[in-house]
Amino acid sequence: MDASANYDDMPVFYVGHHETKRSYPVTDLLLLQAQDCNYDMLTAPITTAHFHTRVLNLLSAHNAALAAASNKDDVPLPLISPLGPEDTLMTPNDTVSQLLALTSPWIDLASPDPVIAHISRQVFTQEVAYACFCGVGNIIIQGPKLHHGDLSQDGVAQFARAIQEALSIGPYVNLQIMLPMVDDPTVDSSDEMGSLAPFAREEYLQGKGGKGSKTVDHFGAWDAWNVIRTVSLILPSQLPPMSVQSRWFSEPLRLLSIPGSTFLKNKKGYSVLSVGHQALITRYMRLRNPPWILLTDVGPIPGVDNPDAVMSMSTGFLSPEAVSTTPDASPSHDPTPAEAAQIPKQKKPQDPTPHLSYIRYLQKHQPAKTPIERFGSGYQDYLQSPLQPLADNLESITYEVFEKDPVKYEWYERAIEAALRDWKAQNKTTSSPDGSVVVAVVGAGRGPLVTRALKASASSGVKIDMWAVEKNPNAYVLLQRHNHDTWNGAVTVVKSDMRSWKGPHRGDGSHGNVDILVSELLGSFADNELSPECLDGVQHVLNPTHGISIPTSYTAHLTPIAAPKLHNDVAAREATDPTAPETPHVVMLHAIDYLSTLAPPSSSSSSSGPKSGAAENPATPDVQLVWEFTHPVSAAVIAQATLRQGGSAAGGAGGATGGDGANEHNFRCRKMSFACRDRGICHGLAGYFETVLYQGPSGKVELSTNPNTIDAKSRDMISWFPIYFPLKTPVLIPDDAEIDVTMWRQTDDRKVWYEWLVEAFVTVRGRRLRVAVSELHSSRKNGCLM
Ligand SMILES: C[S@@+](CC[C@H](N)C(=O)[O-])C[C@H]1O[C@@H](n2cnc3c(N)ncnc32)[C@H](O)[C@@H]1O
Repeated sequence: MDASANYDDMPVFYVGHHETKRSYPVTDLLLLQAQDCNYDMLTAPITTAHFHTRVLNLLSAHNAALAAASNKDDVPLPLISPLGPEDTLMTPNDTVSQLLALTSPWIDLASPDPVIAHISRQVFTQEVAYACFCGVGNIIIQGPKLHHGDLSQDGVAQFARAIQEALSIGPYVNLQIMLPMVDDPTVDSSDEMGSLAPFAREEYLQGKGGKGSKTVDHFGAWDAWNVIRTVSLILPSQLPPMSVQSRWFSEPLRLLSIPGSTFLKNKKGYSVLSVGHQALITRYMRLRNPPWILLTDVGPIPGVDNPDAVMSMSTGFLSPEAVSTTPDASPSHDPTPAEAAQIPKQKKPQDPTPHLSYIRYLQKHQPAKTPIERFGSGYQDYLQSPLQPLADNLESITYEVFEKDPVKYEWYERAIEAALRDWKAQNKTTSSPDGSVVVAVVGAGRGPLVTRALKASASSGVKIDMWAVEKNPNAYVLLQRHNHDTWNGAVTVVKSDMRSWKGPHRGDGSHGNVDILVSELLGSFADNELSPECLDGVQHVLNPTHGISIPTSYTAHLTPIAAPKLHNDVAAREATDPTAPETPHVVMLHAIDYLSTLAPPSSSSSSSGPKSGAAENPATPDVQLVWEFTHPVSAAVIAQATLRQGGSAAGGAGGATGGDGANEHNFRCRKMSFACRDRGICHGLAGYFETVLYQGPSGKVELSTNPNTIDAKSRDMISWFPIYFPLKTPVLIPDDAEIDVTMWRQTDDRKVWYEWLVEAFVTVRGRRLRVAVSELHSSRKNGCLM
């Protein structure tokens, strides 16, 4: 952890204690003992072993009746009588709300055998209803059994149906389905002693053509979740490939269950997690709503057999050897199973809750937040409407937020300084009567770029004639005050829309040109705050031979994403705003999964995840260039646009989407193809931008929000969050598919809007087949006003 890290910034871990076979009652006292140890919650089974035995006896009696019957249809399905006092230890009291109630893991709601499914449903419904009656707030449910004989994933829909029903029993309860990260048919705990699943009759276990697969399906468990859509995840000891981890990361996860078996023993015999697991926990704990951690089967609560025992609280302060991850103390190497076997057992564990202590230690040692994480805290995955600084007048507080950026203004200053140095070195003529380089910040806001231009002039030693143009009358007040108080009157402040500004006025009543036009009119998708339209409109003041625009160009970029949380939020907004699903939103993307990545094509086809357990970096998304704008535009293009204005015959027959077509040179359209290795759901498109502020002999200065280039071009820049183009109906993407995205920038001379369409293709026997297509989305009703 960074020494300067602020403890207030550190994530809070909520840690629970869970035993899959808790054999002792969860009493108020036990809960207090667990809290003394620094656990935040406990799991408790809803029903007892007595109830389990009662159900098994009922099943045997039914099977005996079937065997004895001449006509099986005459035997009624078994009925479980209501719970009795011996069937459950749970009771309504003050502490029940702090428990995570467990439904019986031995039922099989997904069983293809109707008798097993019928019994399981009854058990499940009675348990959920009783837990809700007692006031339980969270219920953990064993996920569906994914394999029955030859059948794979056959009963997931049955399971999902039962969950729906349970939600109607307890509308205020959180149901959390416990799932493994990957579907490994060779590891199936539901076939244990006492489980109902093995009682399923053979006749119901025959596959519908073909044997059920016995190979690991990395996305199989996610597939099941996709039908059920509420989840708790069990962290396996061998983490699956990063593509699977990233997929789960994008889902609204409530609980992360870490079984004791997932811990390793380090050289000194302490229980630790692999570097990969640590990285995964860190990733999750940086979410706005991080999941709770459930330590599973790490031994009983200390003192369970001794109510008078004095508990020591896990504080998270551990010795270096206690937390050393590996046998050789190297942080990048975990023990192989053979090495682990050689590690001497810890003789006498001093710490009664070593796993909890280790998790508390991790909590204390989370890496410090990056500037963007600190700045954006609370904004993760929160949808915001993009600003319209042209149509609206921004508030002072909005400018204040921009001005906190530690990078943007610094980079602008570098760009202006480089431009001034080159101007001087190249001996270019200037537009001012006294030879100063005329610099205008157009859209000056409260003036931070003006300050930077003045500094750039001082540091480069190039004299400038400084102008600040702003159309927001309120910001204009501050600009004038600034000029008086801090710029010593060195700036001429003009209140004007830049498009109608005539240029620097001279003593003789004429208007001169500007040598360097500085602007910051960029939105999250580069051109969505109408920088192209504004800069075209002010180009008439630019020095026609040497004039420079800072920025000189900008590009929009995008990539398809799975974003279930954003999709739900957009859908919820639709009730009050029908345009929400067709409105691009600014959002600090966090819990998302990139569907198309540039990682080497290994993971989903290989049978295991990263070998060493070492931290694997998330794959690089395939972020593609959509389009570009450069400034100044050619004089011929501006001349044609001017000709079209007013609708003369010489200006053509009008615009394709309305208006005269005067802004049609800013129309753009582009189709992109993204390769997707793993199946998933496309909920929308993530948009970014890059810009070249200046490029010349003195250097190139760029800004970027593109996740692939931001670190190289403008690390820690916080001014812009990405943009999200939602899909009304998510598009299901099969394995080894291609996503084609077509994007349009449309205009009718009065506004600009975007349109987008997503198609999914697979190639079968050499033919590219379209398997899904989204609607054509259009933000025309919510366009950016010119
Ligand atoms: C994104 S803010 C940038 C403000 C300031 N340059 C900064 O970097 O903090 C864009 C500014 O441009 C102004 N603006 C937008 N369109 C304009 C136009 N056509 N003419 C003049 N000002 C404009 C807005 O009012 C706003 O102050």
